[in-house]
Amino acid sequence: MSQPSRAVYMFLRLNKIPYEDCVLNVFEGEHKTEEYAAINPFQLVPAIDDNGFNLTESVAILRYLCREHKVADHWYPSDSKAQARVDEYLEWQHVNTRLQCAMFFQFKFLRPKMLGMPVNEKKVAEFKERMETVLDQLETIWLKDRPFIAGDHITIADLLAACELEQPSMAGYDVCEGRPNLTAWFKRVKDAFQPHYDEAHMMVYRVKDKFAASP
Ligand SMILES: N[C@@H](CCC(=O)N[C@@H](CS)C(=O)NCC(=O)O)C(=O)O
Repeated sequence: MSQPSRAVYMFLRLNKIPYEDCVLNVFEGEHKTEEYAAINPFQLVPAIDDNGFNLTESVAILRYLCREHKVADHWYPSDSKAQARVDEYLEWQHVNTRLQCAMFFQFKFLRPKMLGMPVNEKKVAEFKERMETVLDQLETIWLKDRPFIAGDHITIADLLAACELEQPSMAGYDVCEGRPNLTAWFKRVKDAFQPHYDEAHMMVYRVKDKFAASP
């Protein structure tokens, strides 16, 4: 269910980086234990423990994995300007793709459906508008004239973006509708990560179908 965790998971799988799973049920509070706080003091997922080197934050983790392992250069290019393009999105996404999609999902789905809180229609409308601004910026700026967010090749920016953009689908919102550049890009990214993409998103697809059947 965690979008940054899915990004790290798929990156490890696709690049055949050896790892050992440690699945936490956030809804059961399994990330609130002292044992986990020793790995991630913020008590959020994901986090990695690489032979005693603990690291949090999906962006930092993905960059670290690119440096530490022999992955193809396109994921996080060594060329300064190409790398800066990736970083440009990674900085931008925190308060845009990440924040706005996650908040829409929270108010439209997570709070009422999973936490039993009353629907706050004002907040849902507010975050929907903010999210749509971000989606339009992805469509008309980031993906205006390039197949991937940072240029001609797929990078960790695309991976993180795709995972965040899956979240609103669980709340019945199709981010691709009316956005042809985003639609074509989404397909390219999913195809690049198969079969791991569908496997990592199994729960997302299940929730999406359930919500569509009974919104
Ligand atoms: N900026 C962090 C975000 C981490 C984060 O917010 N994780 C969420 C799941 S997507 C979490 O652990 N939530 C549990 C909680 O808030 O208690 C990253 O990219 O790794």
